[in-house]
Amino acid sequence: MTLTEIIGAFKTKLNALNLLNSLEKAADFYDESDIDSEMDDSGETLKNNPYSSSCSASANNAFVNNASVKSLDAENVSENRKVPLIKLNDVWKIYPMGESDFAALRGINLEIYEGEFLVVLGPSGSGKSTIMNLIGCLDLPSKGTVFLNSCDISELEESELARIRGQMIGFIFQSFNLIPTLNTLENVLLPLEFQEEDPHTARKKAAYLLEIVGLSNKKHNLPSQLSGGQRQRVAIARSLAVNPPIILADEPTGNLDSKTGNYILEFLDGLNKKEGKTIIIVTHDLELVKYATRIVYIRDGQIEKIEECMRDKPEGII
Ligand SMILES: Nc1ncnc2c1ncn2[C@@H]1O[C@H](COP(=O)(O)OP(=O)(O)OP(=O)(O)O)[C@@H](O)[C@H]1O
Repeated sequence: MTLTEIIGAFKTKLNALNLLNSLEKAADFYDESDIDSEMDDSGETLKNNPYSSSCSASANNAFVNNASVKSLDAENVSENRKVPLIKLNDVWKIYPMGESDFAALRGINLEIYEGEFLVVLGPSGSGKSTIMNLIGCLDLPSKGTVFLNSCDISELEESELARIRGQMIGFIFQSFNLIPTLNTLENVLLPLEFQEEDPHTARKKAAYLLEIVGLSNKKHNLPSQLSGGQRQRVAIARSLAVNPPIILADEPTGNLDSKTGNYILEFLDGLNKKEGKTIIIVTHDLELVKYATRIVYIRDGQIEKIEECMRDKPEGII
């Protein structure tokens, strides 16, 4: 992803009312031995949630009311179950290869709905990165149509597509894609600055997200001064800063040890179950299917089969 694309993705509008109050609970997923933040057992330091519409100077009033957020989500989810967030309609991706062309995707039909935890599973070369770029509206199909929130993305100007994509999708990559010259806090601040968020509030929000991912004491470190797991946690905090309904992750645990990888997956699972976020993971790793509500098996550029899973539905989905 280029810097321009990252910046485009960050130009988005924040809906503070919808944001992440249950993320405090995600901190519970964290193995105590890994905690880098100054968070105490009671989670006291997480109580100043700057995303909360009811946030005030008083820590006692700082949380969004859990019940009201859940009912809001439930309403949206049941409405949006009728219309896919993302739809791929007979999508082909054909790369020119000298005299002959190579079809990396061949007639993909896929609808992705709000609240799903979708795992796209396939072996090397099956077309996973190609489909991820199309699902994330980072690339256009050679044939067929990709709809984002019912908009045919090929009909949008690049700037308009970047704006809508930025509102809708948070990206997490195997290689983290942090900006190397910015420190941890600045990387998370970036999307908030592009929204022209008040600098004081933006810093509070970035600090809050870093606290949630357990990196309060690494605010001033450059990405090169972080471990792989810590970089991925910064990338997650950054992807959440704009509160997108969809998180799209490409092999998010590929460069991590299994313990850190499990933490990242539990965190994404929490976002899905507690926040109703739509999670899409593209991977070759069979281990990840245990989190899925639906598995899309891809091979040689085609969908081999789609499996519904008997996992608990996200809270709020009826
Ligand atoms: N720019 C390109 N030009 C030509 N062929 C390409 C191009 N990009 C990808 N391909 C081919 O398309 C097919 C699918 O590639 P893709 O990167 O989507 O696979 P993948 O499933 O993500 O693989 P991996 O897990 O190894 O990353 C492969 O055969 C690849 O060689």
